[in-house]
Amino acid sequence: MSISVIGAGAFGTALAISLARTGMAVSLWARDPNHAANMQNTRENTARLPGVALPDSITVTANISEALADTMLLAVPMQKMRDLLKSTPELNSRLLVACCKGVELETELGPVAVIRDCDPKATPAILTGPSFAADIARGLPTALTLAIADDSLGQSLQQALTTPNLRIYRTTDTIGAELGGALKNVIAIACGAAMGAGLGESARAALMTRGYAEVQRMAQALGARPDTLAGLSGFGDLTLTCTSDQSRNYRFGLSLGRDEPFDPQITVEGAATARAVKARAKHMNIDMPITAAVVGMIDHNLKITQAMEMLLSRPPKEE
Ligand SMILES: NC(=O)C1=CN([C@@H]2O[C@H](COP(=O)(O)OP(=O)(O)OC[C@H]3O[C@@H](n4cnc5c(N)ncnc54)[C@H](O)[C@@H]3O)[C@@H](O)[C@H]2O)C=CC1
Ligand SMILES: O=C(CO)COP(=O)(O)O
Repeated sequence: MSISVIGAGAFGTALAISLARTGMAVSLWARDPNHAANMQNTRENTARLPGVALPDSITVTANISEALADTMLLAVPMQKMRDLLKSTPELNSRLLVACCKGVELETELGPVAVIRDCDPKATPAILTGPSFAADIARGLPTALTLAIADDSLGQSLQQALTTPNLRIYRTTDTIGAELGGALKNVIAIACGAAMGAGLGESARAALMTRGYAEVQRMAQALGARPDTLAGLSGFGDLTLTCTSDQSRNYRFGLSLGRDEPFDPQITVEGAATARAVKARAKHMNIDMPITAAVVGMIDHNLKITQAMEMLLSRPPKEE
């Protein structure tokens, strides 16, 4: 099986490094020719993963025809995925593995559904779960979920992606995997805001737990399996992202809670996803008060203290 990586940001670079460690020759495609040339020459992604050397078996290129493989890992932000697929017809009809976490704003679809929508002949999959790019790149122990409908193809891909430090679990539940990974980012923003405003660890635990209840309500209504949501791609990634300031979503939340500016160039998937999920929840009549509060903070200048007051004053419920 030949595998290439599309998108030379933090995660794409980390995945290419991980694959190279299996002994595979890997192409890493960057759309910006200067970025590609710089990485190819310096053997480093100085912008996103400074200090981590690219193994010799990685070729970085901006020429898509040099990066084509049976299997393509798509490591671009969720809101750019459709643009990538539409502008790169060379990717058509392949095994396309989404390596992003989010829900598309315009369509309210997750990454697997967007691949299906753009390219009905592609075989879509998703690689997701708790992992920081820097940890994978440094070879620290990590476990991810690979979701793909065809389980025998899943077994081959699982083997190809596994390294001594990267353990891959497999599922056929693409809906659960893509929604768990997308929705946890929204909850991480809420947790960061609570911590940034000094509301305390107990408030964060409440937001994580009730946030997980929201994830389950939405994802199960869309056909996700509960065991997937309880696994790496759901509960696992929620835990990591809501508790680590390595997470950009959490840090974005911290800045909201502290009333500080945040660099708009940094990829924060949970912001657009919160808007998309709030809209979808409304269409489906699903109660998602924490997601609504995050949209309030991002779009309507709601303060986390006000959001918390609203959450606390809701009518009493059974758990
Ligand atoms: N950084 C991390 O620790 C992890 C990130 N992810 C996910 O990976 C996805 C990408 O995130 P990062 O790599 O961290 O972001 P990043 O901001 O470091 O890199 C994104 C890359 O996508 C490229 N890109 C943007 N639009 C494009 C287009 N239309 N065509 C081709 N390339 C395009 C950009 O040039 C950039 O190199 C996100 O969905 C994120 O949630 C998942 C796990 C870990
Ligand atoms: O998805 C991630 C961890 O699993 C990375 O989180 P951020 O996108 O918030 O940095």
